[in-house]
Amino acid sequence: MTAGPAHGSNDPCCEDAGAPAAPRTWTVDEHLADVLAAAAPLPAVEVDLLDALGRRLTADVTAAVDLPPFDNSSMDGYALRAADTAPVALAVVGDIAAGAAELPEVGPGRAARIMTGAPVPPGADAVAPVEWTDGGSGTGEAADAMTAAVAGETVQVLRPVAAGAHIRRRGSDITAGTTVLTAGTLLGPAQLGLLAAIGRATVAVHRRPRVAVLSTGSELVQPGEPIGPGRISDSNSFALAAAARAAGAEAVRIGGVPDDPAVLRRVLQEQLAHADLIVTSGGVSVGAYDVVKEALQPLHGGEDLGGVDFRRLRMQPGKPQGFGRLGKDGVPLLALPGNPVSAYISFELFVRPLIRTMLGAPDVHRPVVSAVCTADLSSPAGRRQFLRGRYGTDGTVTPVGGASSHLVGALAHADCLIAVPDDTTALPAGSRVDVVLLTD
Ligand SMILES: Nc1nc2c(c(=O)[nH]1)N[C@H]1C(S)=C(S)[C@@H](COP(=O)(O)OP(=O)(O)OC[C@H]3O[C@@H](n4cnc5c(N)ncnc54)[C@H](O)[C@@H]3O)O[C@H]1N2
Ligand code: MOO
Repeated sequence: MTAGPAHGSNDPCCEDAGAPAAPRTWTVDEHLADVLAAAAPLPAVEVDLLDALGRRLTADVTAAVDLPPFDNSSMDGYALRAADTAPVALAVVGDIAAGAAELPEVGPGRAARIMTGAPVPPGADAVAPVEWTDGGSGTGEAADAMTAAVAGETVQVLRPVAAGAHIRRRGSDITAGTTVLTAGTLLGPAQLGLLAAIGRATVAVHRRPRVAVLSTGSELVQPGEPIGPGRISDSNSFALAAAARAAGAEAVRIGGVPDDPAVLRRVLQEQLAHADLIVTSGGVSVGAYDVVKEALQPLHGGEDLGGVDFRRLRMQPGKPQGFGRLGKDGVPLLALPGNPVSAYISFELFVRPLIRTMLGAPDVHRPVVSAVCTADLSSPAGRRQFLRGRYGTDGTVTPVGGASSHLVGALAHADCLIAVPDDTTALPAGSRVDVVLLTD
């Protein structure tokens, strides 16, 4: 993708088409604040450890056991009394594998073969690695590995061994009763390993939000179906459901709800039974068949689902937006514009932070970095523009494609958004810009 000379706003679809009076508009930040005011972390659910990957603890976790749970050897070798070494020949009184429950007593002048992780037997206070011994070969030469056990063998210990050497003490890692992970901790592989190590089979994390993603529009066909005249493939429901899952939610995709308010209201009623969040795309502008707007305004029959506020935001793309709470439980609904880039950017800016709030994440927003833009930019006055870009490791950012909100090809090659401030209309190449990084 090439950047082109001047990236920016001259997309007719995004211009105000001569609105008679100036209706109220909202900034990105005002809208985001209203959306987030509707969000709280979801309650705890106890899940199997692997299902907790990438989720956050709802409560502190306390270890019920010591780790290690018993004194054990860190080497394959011989458990012995440090006072007996060395060089010395010791009588081998037994063989202790990891997992052994019955342990031989190691008296003076004696040793027991011991494997890494096996319990240190009574009487022993140190372990000589096999390489420090002749391994019971009788040659008096240092062994390089353990050989098969020989009953009644003698082992030659070739060098002194300090008391405590090669013994991992009970509780030296974790002591029973201590808090090992605190509420809010993000569970990655190491944390899940720790939970397993202390014997936890399940753990309490925030329930994943169940997000219903609906695309509206009688022009939509599902991918794989023939695309007839005037029809287009439904891409939003896939991009938005995927984005919801990537954010940590469970997403149900309902593709291609027709421009019929009664049908949409029925679908919404069904989804309200189990959704924590509903996201629609399309049907929020000022056209004759803007079905989301129609269905969610109380005048259009059926039971009133609840209040949705349709707004114009001072941003591009993503100007028309709806937000409200539906049903008796006040399930949040975000009605995103239909243009695919508008829908996706709206998801990133408003829906993703809401999902992450429900997941108990402290960092609900994408990281924003400062970068030097490699191209001239233009932007509409009074609207924050989000151009698609590629962020370079050298601290630069390069626009990808133009500003129009139908450019899904360019979107798929972008890894960031270039945020042009509300009141900036032109920026020469070399200017510093804020860049929202989209990569997980
Ligand atoms: N007279 C005006 N017209 C428009 C204005 C305006 O202010 N005055 N705003 C424009 C802006 S900005 C946007 S954004 C769109 C938003 O319109 P809707 O949310 O009602 O979306 P639709 O009309 O349903 O669709 C717009 C566009 O996107 C395509 N689309 C819709 N859904 C999907 C989907 N699931 N997958 C792929 N593509 C989809 C649809 O076919 C249209 O091309 O309104 C402008 N108009
Ligand atoms: O600018 Mo529209 O807002 O294409 O999303």
